[in-house]
Amino acid sequence: MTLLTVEDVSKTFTMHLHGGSRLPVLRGLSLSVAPGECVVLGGPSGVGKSSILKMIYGNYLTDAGRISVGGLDIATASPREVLAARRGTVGYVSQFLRCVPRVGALPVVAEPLIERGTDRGDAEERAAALLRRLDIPERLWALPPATFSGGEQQRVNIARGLIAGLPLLLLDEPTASLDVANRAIVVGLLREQLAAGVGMLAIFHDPEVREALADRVVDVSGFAP
Ligand SMILES: Nc1ncnc2c1ncn2[C@@H]1O[C@H](COP(=O)(O)OP(=O)(O)OP(=O)(O)O)[C@@H](O)[C@H]1O
Repeated sequence: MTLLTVEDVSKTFTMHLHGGSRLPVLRGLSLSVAPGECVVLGGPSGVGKSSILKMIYGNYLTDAGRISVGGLDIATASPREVLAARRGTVGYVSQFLRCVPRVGALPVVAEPLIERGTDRGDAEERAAALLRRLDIPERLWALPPATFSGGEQQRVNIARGLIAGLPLLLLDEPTASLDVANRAIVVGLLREQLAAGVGMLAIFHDPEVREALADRVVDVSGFAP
């Protein structure tokens, strides 16, 4: 069984503010991710790695092809179906944390669980356990993450991405701002998720993180137009 199947996907950006000029980025992209598998997207800067994650998460449209996430074709799904896939199947840890201003780190991390119907007390307990595991000092938990250091924000973002226990995770450089100790914590956490059957499609520039987690690397330059 595959969790994620990308078949023959193409993407061209059209710059409406620049006379409609067109920037072809990907052609004929195909890949798949099975449960418990970590597939890493490789290739030089600008080749389209982040754009692939954004298409799978439904943030960017695709021009052609199919993207099956747990059986749903994201490329043709309605916005409502995309939101349902995000609630039940696919999580996304972007490079930078974007969240509601003035909400503390603990409720920010607990929110995805509360949205899925978990009661606030239980959700905040799970959030606390994750924040502790990720070494975010307890004195920060009530504070909004906007003022946190880059590495602290990144760990809050990871906690928020992992808390719901979704079967498929899209990871865009989740360890880029972390020191060695925190990187090791995150790698340990992701390994546990893989062992529990979570599938991952990831961008890891750090060769040690790749070595520790990747089952396969897909070179995206093979799909340049
Ligand atoms: N929303 C957008 N509008 C226009 N062009 C875009 C958009 N998003 C990405 N691009 C362009 O698509 C190309 C691929 O970008 P993308 O961020 O996917 O590359 P990447 O492989 O992830 O790069 P990096 O490793 O530097 O993060 C780039 O040339 C970028 O300028």
